[in-house]
Amino acid sequence: MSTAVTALEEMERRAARPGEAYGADAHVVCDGLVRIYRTEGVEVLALQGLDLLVRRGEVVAVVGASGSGKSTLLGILSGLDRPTAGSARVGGQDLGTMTRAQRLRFRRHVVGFVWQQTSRNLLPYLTAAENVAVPLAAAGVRRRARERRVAESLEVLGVGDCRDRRPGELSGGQQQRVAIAVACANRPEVLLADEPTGELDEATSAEVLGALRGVNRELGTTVLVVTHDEAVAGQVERTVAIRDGRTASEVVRRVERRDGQERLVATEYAVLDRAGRLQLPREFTEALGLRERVRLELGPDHIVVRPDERGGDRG
Ligand SMILES: Nc1ncnc2c1ncn2[C@@H]1O[C@H](COP(=O)(O)OP(=O)(O)OP(=O)(O)O)[C@@H](O)[C@H]1O
Repeated sequence: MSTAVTALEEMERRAARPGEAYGADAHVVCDGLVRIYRTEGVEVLALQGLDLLVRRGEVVAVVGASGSGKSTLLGILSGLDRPTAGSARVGGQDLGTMTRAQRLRFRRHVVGFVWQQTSRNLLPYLTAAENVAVPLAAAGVRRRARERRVAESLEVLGVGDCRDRRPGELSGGQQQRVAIAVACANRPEVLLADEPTGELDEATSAEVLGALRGVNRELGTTVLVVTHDEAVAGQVERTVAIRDGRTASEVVRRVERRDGQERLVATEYAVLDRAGRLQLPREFTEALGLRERVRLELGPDHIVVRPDERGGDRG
């Protein structure tokens, strides 16, 4: 009896303790994010409880098959779309509960956006400098400060010499760099890029990725880039893979020094969500024919997952 009371007291004490919010110190937080599209009576579950934490100043690539929910995720994080359930926070601001005015301010000052189609990022009849000035004018930045900021932004992206040219007079890589300058004009905390190298060849993709890293380094901007491009994903510190609307795995790359030599080491992790769910890589489940249920054994410092030898027998 007394043991039961003690256990109950302990549970009550724990429940009363102010719990630290999930990812309290992260810059971008997705907590059980759900997005359901409803069109003509059909429901599409684009995000199915996605968890993601991005630290301030990180560059993270998001990869995944077509239809896995990558663009839906960016749509929510950019404030264009709202989650159906779960929560998304950027810089401490909750995207599910923002008022219209807060949303507008968020889109002007907190996030910057670069799309895949170069034509969607820039106004064709304005010069590069005029394009960068548009979001500054919308944010009420005065003319003098605006001119300074335009010059600075084009310089950071290495396209200062393109200032008086229109998009049609720029290469694909230059256009995307100007687009990044536009997205960063108001010095957002977070830069979101949806397939920014999708229309470019390999060398130009590397140039645009270099520009995104430059913005991260020089302006301290947190960068989240959705990509199909293996070369892009392979060059950032962390790659998050989405499968079926959920974060499935992560690859973390870091430089290790051994015997006086530096080498890049990539480690793959499966993501364990807060409910304890773990998505096993498809290659693993297929290799062992794992289906429906598996046997688990707890070791001192690991867990063993084995096929269920009894198969369909649920007795
Ligand atoms: N506006 C919409 N209405 C209905 N369904 C949608 C809408 N937008 C996306 N979807 C569906 O939601 C799912 C996720 O789409 P999403 O565009 O986020 O995937 P993605 O990973 O970005 O794909 P891709 O790499 O092809 O761009 C898909 O099944 C898609 O068909």
